[in-house]
Amino acid sequence: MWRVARSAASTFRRTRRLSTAISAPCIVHKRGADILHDPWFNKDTGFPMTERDRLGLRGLLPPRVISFEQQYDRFMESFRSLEKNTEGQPDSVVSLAKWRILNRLHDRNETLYYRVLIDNIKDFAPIIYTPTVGLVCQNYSGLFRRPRGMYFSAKDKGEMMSMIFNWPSTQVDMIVLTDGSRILGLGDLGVQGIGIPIGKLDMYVAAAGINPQRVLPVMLDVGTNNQKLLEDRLYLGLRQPRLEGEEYLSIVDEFVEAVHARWPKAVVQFEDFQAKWAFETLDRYRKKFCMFNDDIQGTAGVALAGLLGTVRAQGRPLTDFANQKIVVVGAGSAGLGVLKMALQAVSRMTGPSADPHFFLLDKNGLITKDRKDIDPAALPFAKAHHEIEGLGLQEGAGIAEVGTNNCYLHLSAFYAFQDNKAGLNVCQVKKVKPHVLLGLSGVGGIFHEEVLRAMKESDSVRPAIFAMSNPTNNAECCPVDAFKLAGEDIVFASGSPFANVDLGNGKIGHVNQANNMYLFPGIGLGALLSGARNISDTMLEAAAECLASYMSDDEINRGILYPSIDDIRDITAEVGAAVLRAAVAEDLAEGHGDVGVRELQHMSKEETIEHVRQNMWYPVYGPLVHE
Ligand SMILES: NC(=O)c1ccc[n+]([C@@H]2O[C@H](COP(=O)([O-])OP(=O)(O)OC[C@H]3O[C@@H](n4cnc5c(N)ncnc54)[C@H](O)[C@@H]3O)[C@@H](O)[C@H]2O)c1
Ligand SMILES: O=C(O)C[C@H](O)C(=O)O
Ligand SMILES: [Mg+2]
Repeated sequence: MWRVARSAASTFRRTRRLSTAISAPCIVHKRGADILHDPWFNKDTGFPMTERDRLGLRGLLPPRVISFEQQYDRFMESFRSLEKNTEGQPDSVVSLAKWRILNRLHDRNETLYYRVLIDNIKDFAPIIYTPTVGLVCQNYSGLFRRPRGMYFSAKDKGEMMSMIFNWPSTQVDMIVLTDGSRILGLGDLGVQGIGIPIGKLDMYVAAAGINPQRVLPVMLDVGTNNQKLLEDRLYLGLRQPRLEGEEYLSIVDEFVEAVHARWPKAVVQFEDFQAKWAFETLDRYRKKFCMFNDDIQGTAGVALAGLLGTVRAQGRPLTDFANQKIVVVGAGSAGLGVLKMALQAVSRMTGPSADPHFFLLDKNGLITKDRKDIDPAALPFAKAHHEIEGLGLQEGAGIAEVGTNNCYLHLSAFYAFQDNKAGLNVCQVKKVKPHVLLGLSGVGGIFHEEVLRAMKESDSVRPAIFAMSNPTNNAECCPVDAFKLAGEDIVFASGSPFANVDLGNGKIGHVNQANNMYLFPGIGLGALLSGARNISDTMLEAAAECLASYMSDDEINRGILYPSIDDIRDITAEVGAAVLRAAVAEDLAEGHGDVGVRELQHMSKEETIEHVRQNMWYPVYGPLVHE
């Protein structure tokens, strides 16, 4: 059952100082310049003289040995001067310049890269992850300098089993896989979508402490339907329309088989697949091996944790979640995933005959039982006549009634709002008076002035607005407009990071980042350390419950639904432990490394959290030993 209790205070947070962390020796199979050119082992000027002698490096580096701390400071100085030098330039130019300097470090020296990332996660996550990663994907073919991860294309059919052995690392624990067909809210970006698995795995290293030598970003290039890319002479992917049907599935099947032939216990995260393949592949593989779809399942847990927070923010017991009126705009992989998990939560609270007050809209408006060719996954949330006639609502309500976007004039460059075809019926918000308005539509600015004003009439004392679409320009609204138009008492969350809003009178409107980054690293880590055969709904519920109960009442009252990203390692350790314990309880765990399932079974909750923390990799220069 859902509980509200602050977990044990973090002792982990920022306690490991540069000088105190010790690392085990690392076996290296190369010598000399080959080591300097390998970012896994390279320490740049940080190699001590004894190591330079041992590894054939003497003379290949300037004579002075620079400490890790000095290298760290030097990088941060360059980063800060880049920030200063790019002041006043367009956001996209500044963001890409920051991404480039970090990417160069990533390509050269991973230990230093991950240290600066972990220690500055709040500043750097928006560069290596959402939203800048979206811009990087859009420009990937032009930005490309060195490959990262593996590329399996439709032309590799029949070859994947041998290709997988081209990957240089002997052990892989975490794989993030995309086919590039729905990159954030940016659509089909083909092979350029590889930026997403790279960014997600950077978060795995930073948040979950997965060893970077054991992660593998993967692009399945089955073509693209993006005409602009097909015509771009620099485009690096296959120049062909996307494979469909059985042809498509046979490529995914072959990849999955190849991966498991080499690394049978690797956890595979499916990311940014268009909805039809997201659902189909989840259904096809989830009982067969340890995988999950982050957009469907990770997002659901993060949203549910936030929604439960909004119930607490209203001063109501959690069981009141069953009475919340929630309007979800966007019926794709994310929106449907959220509603499915929310329905499961209501059912646990009120029993199997649960009758939640959910309203679901897609690009054709409100989804009702009258919808022709209704997506079977949307059916459980489609409204019946009798449920909406009293409200004066009907099938498809909203399509032609999108309001003006005049309120965005001052932000017109900010939004890619499409105002004339489909959208949210203001009347619906007025008639339903929802407690929560949650956007996962990918349509920037769709929560326009009238919609936000209508939220003032919400039946909730703390109306909640979740503009969860990414990247920034695709957010359904921005927090400044939300607090201004819907009122100061709202609770606000966005998928991409925004600054808090100064409401005047010394008050701050808190901006939460409702992003699946709060869960996927813990889900993957918990699954890995338990050695789970697969990832069950119960394990995912445990993850969501852990995140929901992490926040104190005081934070919730201040509208703070999620931890600070500075605490991401701490929350990930707790989520990982919750997932691990759920796997053990459900008899899905097989153990990991030399820790067997019996040992896991005997661990208390606190011991499990400590076990998870102890298994997190932390970037320090360990001695390299040549073999
Ligand atoms: N914050 C997070 O953690 C998180 C997680 C997953 C997805 N997302 C974001 O959510 C968005 C959607 O992702 P998805 O995987 O569900 O995409 P999707 O393509 O599967 O679904 C998009 C849905 O939005 C609907 N839609 C489009 N235009 C609309 C309009 N004008 N009015 C109402 N509905 C409209 C579509 O009909 C579809 O049902 C993306 O921007 C993605 O980046 C955010
Ligand atoms: O990548 C993100 O920031 C969240 C989510 O997975 C998305 O697809 O938008
Ligand atoms: Mg995603």
